[in-house]
Amino acid sequence: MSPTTYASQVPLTSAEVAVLSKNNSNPSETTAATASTATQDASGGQPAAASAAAPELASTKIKLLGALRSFPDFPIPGIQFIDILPLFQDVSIHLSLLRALELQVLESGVKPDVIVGLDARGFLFGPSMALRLNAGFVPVRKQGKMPGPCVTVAYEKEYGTDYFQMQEGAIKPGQKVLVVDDIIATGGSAAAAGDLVKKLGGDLVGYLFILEIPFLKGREKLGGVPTTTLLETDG
Ligand SMILES: O=P(O)(O)OC[C@H]1O[C@H](OP(=O)(O)OP(=O)(O)O)[C@H](O)[C@@H]1O
Ligand SMILES: Nc1ncnc2[nH]cnc12
Repeated sequence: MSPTTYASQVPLTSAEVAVLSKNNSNPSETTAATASTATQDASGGQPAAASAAAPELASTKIKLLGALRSFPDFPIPGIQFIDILPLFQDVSIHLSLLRALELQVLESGVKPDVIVGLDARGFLFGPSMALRLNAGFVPVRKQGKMPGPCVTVAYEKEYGTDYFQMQEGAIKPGQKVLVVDDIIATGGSAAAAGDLVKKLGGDLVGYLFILEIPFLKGREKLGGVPTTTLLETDG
């Protein structure tokens, strides 16, 4: 099975082609695409105000899109799997990613006390973001990975059922929590993480993702909590 990259011209899915043409063909269109992926409510409405960081974010998004790869039929037939791991292979792209995520949070005006990252790809950038934002980092893990008393929820995701856990006491009641992950597909994982945060008494102030797959309508599961995505597939 050979991967396609978003930087190459062949052979991408129609959704990928739409993203690429929206972001690479015309810088002004890129800015429009950026606005459409800023902080939105669960219905996907437009952001309240134009972002001062929009030009920096727009060029960074083109760079990030060029590094993504897509694999058909992984991990099961019918899933078009988008591989974000190349974002971390190159120092410059990795730094750009962290800066873009930091900007998204700063632009939102929210100052989280805790970043919660989801097992496993939320662990790749959650702790780095936490340091930049002077916040703590707390993991949500798949069941059975952490010692001591834990709270547990079952959830459905794009390709199966799973269980998430957080350690009791990992979040103090009233702490402002931002949940981060690489991808929102059906939204099942993110919604489950939000449920755990609330079970521990945290104040769930937002969700932040690197990439959204909009046709799966994951936002609709997030109960109106402010949700920001850096990139999106079109479709
Ligand atoms: O919106 P959803 O449909 O819930 O899908 C998104 C989740 O699926 C992937 O994780 P996965 O469960 O594959 O775990 P991994 O990071 O360990 O591969 C991804 O990293 C998100 O956490
Ligand atoms: N299509 C997809 N690609 C990568 N990670 C995912 N997690 C859920 N759906 C995914």
